Amino acid sequence: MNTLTINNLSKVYKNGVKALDELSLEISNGMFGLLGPNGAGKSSLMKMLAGLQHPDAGEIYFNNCNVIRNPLSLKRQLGFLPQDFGVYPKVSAYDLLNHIAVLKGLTHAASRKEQVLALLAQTNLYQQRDKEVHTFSGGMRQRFGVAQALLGNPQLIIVDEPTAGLDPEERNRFNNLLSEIGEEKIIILSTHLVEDVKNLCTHMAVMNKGRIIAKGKPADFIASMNGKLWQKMIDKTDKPVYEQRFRLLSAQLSLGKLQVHIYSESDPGYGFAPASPALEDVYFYLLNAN
Ligand SMILES: Nc1ncnc2c1ncn2[C@@H]1O[C@H](COP(=O)(O)OP(=O)(O)OP(=O)(O)O)[C@@H](O)[C@H]1O
Repeated sequence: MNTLTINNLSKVYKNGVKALDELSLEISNGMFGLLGPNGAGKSSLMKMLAGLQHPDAGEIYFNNCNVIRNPLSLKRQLGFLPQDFGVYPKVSAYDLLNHIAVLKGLTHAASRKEQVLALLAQTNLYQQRDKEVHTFSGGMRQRFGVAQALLGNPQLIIVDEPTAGLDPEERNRFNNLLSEIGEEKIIILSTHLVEDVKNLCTHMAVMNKGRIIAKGKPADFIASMNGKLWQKMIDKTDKPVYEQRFRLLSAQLSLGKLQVHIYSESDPGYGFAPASPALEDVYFYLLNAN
C-alpha cells in the first residue's frame, strides 16, 4: 500500500497570493479526486507533489520518504500529466514516447520498446504511433499524456484538469482510460468537474482558498445530505428573494424557469419538495459554507 502524506503545506506567490494555506492531506491507493473551483490552489499543490515547485513551509512524504528534502526519491515513482502538457516537437508518437522513456531512465532498449508499444496500445494510439503528435486532436494528446505518465510503472500518478477542453466523447474515452489504470497505485485527479470525480473516484477532497475543506467518500458525502435538500421551480425574477430567505445551493435554467435547490434541515415550506442529493449539491454546499 502506498501512502502520500502532506503536512501543513503553505505557499505565497511573490504577488502576495496565498495559493496553499497550511494544507494537510493523506492519500492511499486508488483514484483520489481533488475537487475545487478555479484558483483554489489545485495546480499549485500538484506541481509541488511533482517536485516542480517548492512550498514555503510544510512537508510531503511518499511512503515515509521526505519528498521535499529528497526529490529524487519520488521522481522514479511519479507519473505527471500537467494542465499545460501541450507543446510537441515534430516527431512521431512512438519516437517521442521512446525519448521520454529514456529521460525517465528506462535504459534497457528491448524492454523499453515493449513498454512504449504496450502503452500506445493501452491508450488507443497504436494505430497512430507513426503520426506526429502535434497533429493529434485534443483527446489524443491527453491520451498520449497518460501514456507518458505511465512510463516506468509509477506508484503515484497525478493528472491535473485532464479533460478541460475535450468534447464529451473524448472526455468519456479519457475517463475510461483513467479508470483502467488500476487500484494498486495512487492516482490523483485534480479537477473542477464534479461529475468526473463522482464517476471515477473512490475517495475525494474538496479544496478552496488553499485549504482542504472536506474529505471522504463521494457516496458518504451524498448520503450526508439526504433529507436536507429541497427543490422548486421559480420565476427567474424571484431569485433574489429566495437567495435572501433560504440557503440557495444552485439555480438551473429549465424551460425558461429556474429550478432551485436549497439546503434546509427541516421542511422549508413555501412549496418546496424533497430532492435527491447529488455530489454537485454537496460541493456547492461546502463551497457556500467555506
Ligand atoms: N506563478 C504564480 N504567480 C502568482 N500567482 C499564481 C501563480 N500560480 C498561480 N497563482 C495564483 O494562485 C492561486 C491558485 O492557483 P492554482 O493554479 O494553483 O489554482 P487551481 O485550483 O489549479 O486553479 P486553475 O484550475 O484555474 O488552475 C490563483 O489565485 C492563481 O492566480
